[in-house]
Amino acid sequence: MPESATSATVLDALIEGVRADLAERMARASLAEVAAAARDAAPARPVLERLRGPRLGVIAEVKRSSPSKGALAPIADPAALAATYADGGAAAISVLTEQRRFGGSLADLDAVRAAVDIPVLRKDFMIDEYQFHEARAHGADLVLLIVAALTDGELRRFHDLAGELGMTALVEVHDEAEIERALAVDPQVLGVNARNLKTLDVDPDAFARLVPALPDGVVAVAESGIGGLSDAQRYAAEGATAVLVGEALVTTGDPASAVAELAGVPAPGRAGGTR
Ligand SMILES: O=P(O)(O)OC[C@@H](O)[C@@H](O)c1c[nH]c2ccccc12
Repeated sequence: MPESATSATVLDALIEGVRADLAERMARASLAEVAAAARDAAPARPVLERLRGPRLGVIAEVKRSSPSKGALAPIADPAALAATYADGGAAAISVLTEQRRFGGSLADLDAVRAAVDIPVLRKDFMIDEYQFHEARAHGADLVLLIVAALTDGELRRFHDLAGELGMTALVEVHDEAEIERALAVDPQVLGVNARNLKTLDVDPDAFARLVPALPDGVVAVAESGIGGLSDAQRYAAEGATAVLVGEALVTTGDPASAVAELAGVPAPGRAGGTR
């Protein structure tokens, strides 16, 4: 929008790569073929009841690398890592499928979905209808909608499409203006990313600042930069229903225990919220 129209951001560069990779996949399989595969896929798993509860929902991420940190972990067997997360009590698994900067793939999504029975998030930069059918065809139960990467019209259209395909949308915001735009689609799951995807700067206070603007009953997810128990406890106290954690889990030697520790944090919910 105005900002990206005048100077290219990190997010713009990421999306350019995503578009190029998408064009290659589109040349291999038509939208009609991918949509048919989505219709044939096993139904999406319910998400909301997994994330809500008296304790913090942990969305544990399979993440090999990132633009901000570079290589994090090789993760030769994403299915085994996901199963370990599930054993630790994860509420859901996030699989980064972006290839160029995050080292992920749709094959990772397939492998993880087959290895666990909790819901799986396709974490990518979703910018085209094709990717939603593709996500469902590869088993995604949840998809990410990054408000900063979408126009209001796209956000509406993609949020509807995710729902039509039986998937839940995690609508991601970073600031007040984005929350306003997100609320227009009446999201059930709202993520506050502490990281600004345009600059990659992390603002650990973003969640606390935005919490008062979140509607009652929404599943509020705190995302990025959660290093361990004390960060998770702080977000829970501020009103988070769930946390999304990547780096801290892929770099620890004992991911099951790390998930279990976070999943044990009481989540009283937002003050005045109706959970
Ligand atoms: O590795 P971290 O700091 O725990 O962050 C995980 C997750 O929040 C992060 O991967 C993320 C949040 N939103 C995104 C959008 C695109 C790519 C990645 C992300």
